[in-house]
Amino acid sequence: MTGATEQQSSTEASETSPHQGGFRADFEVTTERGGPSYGEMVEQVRTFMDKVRYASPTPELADEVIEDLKKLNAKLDTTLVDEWTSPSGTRIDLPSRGNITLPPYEVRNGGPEGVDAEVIFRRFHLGGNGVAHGGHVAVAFDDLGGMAAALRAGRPARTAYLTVNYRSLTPLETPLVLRTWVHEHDGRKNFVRGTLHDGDRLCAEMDALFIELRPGQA
Ligand SMILES: CCCCCCCCCCCCCCCC(=O)SCCNC(=O)CCNC(=O)[C@H](O)C(C)(C)COP(=O)(O)OP(=O)(O)OC[C@H]1O[C@@H](n2cnc3c(N)ncnc32)[C@H](O)[C@@H]1OP(=O)(O)O
Repeated sequence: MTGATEQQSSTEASETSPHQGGFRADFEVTTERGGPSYGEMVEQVRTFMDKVRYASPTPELADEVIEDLKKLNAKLDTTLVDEWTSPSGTRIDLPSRGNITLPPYEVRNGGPEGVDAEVIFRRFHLGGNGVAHGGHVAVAFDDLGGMAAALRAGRPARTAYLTVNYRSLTPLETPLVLRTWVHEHDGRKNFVRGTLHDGDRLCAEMDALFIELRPGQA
């Protein structure tokens, strides 16, 4: 059936995993889940993805890496938990809250007025010609735009639309400044704008709508 049906059935709350609808009921923030080395583990995975993006292994080396990865996957298989209790996405002491799928960013300032973050697109975010893939730029805007909406509204919001205007090339491995703020709000609708700068140079701009979720809404 549809993804929405699966989503609802996979996000039921329990006493140990309380939440409403498709997002957590609260902005659950932690610094301990996964232990003190979790951030370094995520960083090593990112470094591995950087290497994979540029590596041209011999068949023998590829086979060796596959065997090593199978062992690592089997180790993690013993520790899998649901999304509500995973460290990923909740570790506010780590870049991008420890979420491996996001470009690593650090929030320098965040509140109802908006979010100011430093983001670095890694080598594995390569689009072509040595610069970032536009989709990864949109991912960064989505997460930090959603954060601006959530911090203003005091509850989670989902993206209804998100437009990115790519104004100039976005470099890799360079600290960039990404800002998001609620430009206007109307009921549950948060119209969020964003900018991405490399120094004074504007790389991209975002125009998005984030809708606050009603209690229990998936
Ligand atoms: C410092 C550390 C702090 C830590 C702190 C943690 C913070 C941690 C932050 C994480 C941040 C993650 C942020 C990721 C956010 C995603 O990526 S979410 C995933 C991508 N988005 C989706 O999958 C959404 C799919 N769509 C939906 O689920 C539903 O369409 C929506 C968006 C929830 C809206 O449905 P709904 O609630 O039923 O709303 P609905 O009644 O249809 O519309 C409400 C209003 O919005 C308007 N509207 C709805 N859709 C649209 C549209 N596309 N265009 C224009 N208008 C629209 C309607 O016309 C209506 O307007 P009014 O009549 O009120 O004037």
